[in-house]
Amino acid sequence: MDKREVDVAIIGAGTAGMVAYQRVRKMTDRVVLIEGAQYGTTCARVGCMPSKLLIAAAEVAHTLAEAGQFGVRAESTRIDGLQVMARVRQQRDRFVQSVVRSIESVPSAHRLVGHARFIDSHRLIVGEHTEVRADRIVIATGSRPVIPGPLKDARDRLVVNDDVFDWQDLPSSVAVFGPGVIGLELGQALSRLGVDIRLFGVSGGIGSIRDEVVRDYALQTFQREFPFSPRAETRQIERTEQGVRVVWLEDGQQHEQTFDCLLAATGRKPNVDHLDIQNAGIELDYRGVPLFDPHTLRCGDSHIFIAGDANNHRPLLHEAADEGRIAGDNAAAWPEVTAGARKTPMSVVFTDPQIASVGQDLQQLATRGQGCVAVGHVSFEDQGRSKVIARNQGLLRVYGEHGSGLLLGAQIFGPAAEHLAHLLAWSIEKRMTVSDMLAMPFYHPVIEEGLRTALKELNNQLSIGPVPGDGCFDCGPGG
Ligand SMILES: Cc1cc2nc3c(=O)[nH]c(=O)nc-3n(C[C@H](O)[C@H](O)[C@H](O)COP(=O)(O)OP(=O)(O)OC[C@H]3O[C@@H](n4cnc5c(N)ncnc54)[C@H](O)[C@@H]3O)c2cc1C
Ligand SMILES: NC(=O)c1ccc[n+]([C@@H]2O[C@H](COP(=O)([O-])OP(=O)(O)OC[C@H]3O[C@@H](n4cnc5c(N)ncnc54)[C@H](O)[C@@H]3O)[C@@H](O)[C@H]2O)c1
Repeated sequence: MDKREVDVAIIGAGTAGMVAYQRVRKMTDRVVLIEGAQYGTTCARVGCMPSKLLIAAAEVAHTLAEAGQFGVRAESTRIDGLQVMARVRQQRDRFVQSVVRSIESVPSAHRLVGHARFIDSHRLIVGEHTEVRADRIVIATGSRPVIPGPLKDARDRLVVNDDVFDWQDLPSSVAVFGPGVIGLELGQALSRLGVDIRLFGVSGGIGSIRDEVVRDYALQTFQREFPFSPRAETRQIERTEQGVRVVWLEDGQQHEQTFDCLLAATGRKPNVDHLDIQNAGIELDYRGVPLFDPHTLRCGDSHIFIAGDANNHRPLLHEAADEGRIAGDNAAAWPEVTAGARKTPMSVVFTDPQIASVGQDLQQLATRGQGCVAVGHVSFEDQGRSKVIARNQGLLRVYGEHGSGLLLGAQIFGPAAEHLAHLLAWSIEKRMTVSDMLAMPFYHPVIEEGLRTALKELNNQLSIGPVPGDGCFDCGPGG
């Protein structure tokens, strides 16, 4: 068994681990970055990038399918599943290669390949070939899909997101379990690419939407587009000669349908269960995830830090990078540990319409804001620019604080939500009041004018702005 002694060991060469490495490297050369599987990151291999590539193809198909309303005839559209998947894989491989190239620029003395697990709070066994003794350790091991037991009855026809992006061709039908972020993005994309899907949920929740008004609107919108059973009671899942037979109860009636395969998109869990984490001498929560401070990423008062999906705090790419930076800085500067700045929470789901959440949600505000909250809203159904481009579905709700007039959060289901979410998050970050935001320039005709309508209503609810009239002369038509 080889032996290594380092100042800092980082477990996991994903986004959080790579950023942590860069930060530690500035302070010490005695660092090792350990990877147990493949270089390339979840984001590039099986996450953000390949999912967006599939969605991009679906958007083109949808645009063509909807072209008739503009008087543009595109009836002879044919979706070539082989080519759709070939582009997804090729572009995905390019993203992976670019990540692998940056990893390969890390000196080989700083890289170690093999699954790491704790022997004690300072020692790791890597791949059964090397024992690493580290003064400080960063856990950045990511997450993996959770598959509820009954779904496993689909046997060889059970797939997760990782498998989808290796498909050679599109299947003809897929039962998508889990109307969370992954299920919605992939389910809608497959449906738009001509795959016969049904999306199954259990609790009526959808995506990351916490605002009930927005959730109900989104649910109805998606249900108009593809079969969606948000509260299905699954009775049986069976591998048959034809594929996977799903029997479920919904609205008191039993239904059944056979699909080519079953996609489990039922949540993800942190990769901390194969680490012998019980040997690390840190306190764990009831799920076995280390307790940690989200500002320092430090586990208790130990020399161990945890960043990215592994801590399950904000399992998103930009958060993994931020957390890698904070954990890396603290592991490098140990025993000096400082709180890193956490940014305004923001998430975007790349469905159509898109879903975005910014800042605090209504439940958090009810607890922390003690009722000092007002809500403004806009429907995109009559919004000028959205109507021009025939994307006039959706709802935006903004939350502000009585007294201070500060913008606190927002939930969006609508066109260009990815862009509106950034404007809103940046405004919250800069502690802008709703009045400050309304003093910003707004072009015409743009979707941001819809945001202005919601902000005006919010200002009025906060008893700051004038009551918005029916017609707004300075807005232009549909503003
Ligand atoms: C389908 C899908 C779509 C997504 N889309 C988006 C999106 O659009 N936008 C967004 O912000 N986020 C998105 N995400 C989430 C985003 O991909 C993750 O939040 C992010 O990649 C997490 O990075 P990480 O560094 O924590 O983990 P990872 O990149 O998974 O890195 C963890 C690494 O640790 C290694 N490892 C694990 N255990 C060990 C061990 N014991 N020893 C050694 N190495 C180990 C793993 O092999 C892996 O390489 C998506 C996720 C999925 C699945
Ligand atoms: N655009 C993005 O930023 C993006 C895209 C994809 C994934 N992600 C990240 O990946 C994480 C994981 O995504 P996810 O969609 O797997 O998890 P999720 O937690 O968002 O959704 C899981 C869904 O599965 C449902 N579910 C659980 N058990 C079920 C069952 N037996 N039958 C039917 N439904 C069931 C849950 O009620 C929930 O709606 C997200 O939280 C997000 O952080 C982000």
